[in-house]
Order: sequence, then structure tokens, then C-alpha cells
Amino acid sequence: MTAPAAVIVLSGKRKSGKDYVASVVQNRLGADMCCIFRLSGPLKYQYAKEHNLDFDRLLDASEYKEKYRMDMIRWGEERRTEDPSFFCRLATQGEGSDRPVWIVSDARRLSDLQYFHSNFRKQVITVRVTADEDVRKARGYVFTKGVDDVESECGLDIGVEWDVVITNNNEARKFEEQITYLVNQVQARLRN
Ligand SMILES: Nc1ncnc2c1ncn2[C@@H]1O[C@H](COP(=O)(O)OP(=O)(O)O)[C@@H](O)[C@H]1O
Ligand SMILES: C[C@@](O)(CCOP(=O)(O)OP(=O)(O)O)CC(=O)O
Repeated sequence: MTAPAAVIVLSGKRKSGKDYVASVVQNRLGADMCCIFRLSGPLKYQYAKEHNLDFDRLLDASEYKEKYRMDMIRWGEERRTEDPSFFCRLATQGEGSDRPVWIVSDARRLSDLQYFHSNFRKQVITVRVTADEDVRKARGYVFTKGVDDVESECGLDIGVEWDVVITNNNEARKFEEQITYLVNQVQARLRN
């Protein structure tokens, strides 16, 4: 495997816009340069297989995914307890891993950040995507006990110094400036 030049690790609460930011950044850098990896990808794949569910429907921002979220969290925790880097490793193998920029769209736990920091110390750019609660609600967020008050959503709320913070509150100009700052950070690493 060729090591990537930059690894963007995104974190943020449900409906803050992690996937949206990942695709905006990918479009800016070009799909040939850049690959989006979701830690929840291999988790959902294996969970769907074991529970006879529709993997594709677990991938989009749908009610179907929300129906199974709590149980997927529980199931994923069991795997992570055995091996904290299990999903980080699986998610970043395979198609796209030869591209120079990786975007990991969904870090949730300190163990996720530790994995990327220890394997890609110089390349990592950590990014927190934030949005106000009313904005997240307008995008479909509804507080759910057992989901929004557990590590899956709160594990990185405090104690992390993010390299970049992107505020995604439907303020196009501010959003654009922050994306440009992030893209510049990536380009600096591509030049090194
Ligand atoms: N800046 C934005 N402009 C327009 N739509 C957005 C923006 N940010 C997020 N959205 C939309 O809000 C919804 C939730 O965003 P998403 O990226 O799926 O959030 P997350 O991955 O954090 O749960 C999606 O339908 C997405 O397209
Ligand atoms: C069980 C999960 O992997 C489900 C994650 O699904 P998405 O990554 O699609 O979630 P959002 O972007 O927050 O809506 C969460 C976990 O704790 O691993």
C-alpha cells in the first residue's frame, strides 16, 4: 500500500453535515485524488449480512438506518471491545486506498483518532463539523435516548483539539471559507 499524503478525519454529530462536507471536499480536490472512507461501511455491511438486512438502505440518510442504529451501535461496540481498530483498518483497505487523499467521514471515538494518529501521524488533519441543534433538526435530527447520549455521538465532544472546525449552519460564505482553509491544508501536504 502507498501511504496517503493527507488523511482528513471528520467528526460531528448526526446531521451536522459530515457526509456533505466529505463530498464537497472530494469535489474540490477531484475524485481521482481523493477517496471517502466510512468507518460505518464495514460495520453496516457485516451487520446487514448477519441480520439479513438491506445493506444499501443502511447507507443512506434514511429512516431505515435510524431504525437499526441503536442495535448497530451495540453490535459495533462488541467488535470494538475485542479490537478497537477493527473498523478503521477494514474501512481504509480496498478500492481508493491508493489515492493520495483519504477522507474518513465518521470518527466517533478516541480510539478512532488514536488509530489514525498512530498510523498516519504526519498526514492526519482532524476536522470537527458542527451545526446548531435547530439546523440539525431541520435536516431531520430527532434526539434519541441510547443514540445521542452515548459514546457513538458524544465520544469526541470534549478533550480533542481539532485542526479545523467547520461550522455548517447554512451560512454559505462562512462555510466556503472554512472549506477553502481545509483544502489549502490538504494541498500543503500534497506539496511536501
Ligand atoms: N451546507 C449544506 N447545504 C445543503 N445541505 C446540507 C448542508 N449540510 C448538510 N446538508 C444536508 O443535510 C442532511 C444531513 O447531512 P449529512 O451530511 O448526511 O449529515 P451527517 O453525515 O453528519 O449525519 C443531508 O441531506 C445533507 O445533504
Ligand atoms: C452504528 C453506526 O456506525 C451508525 C453510523 O451511521 P452513519 O455513519 O451513517 O451515521 P450519521 O452520519 O451519524 O447519520 C454508529 C456507530 O456507533 O458506529
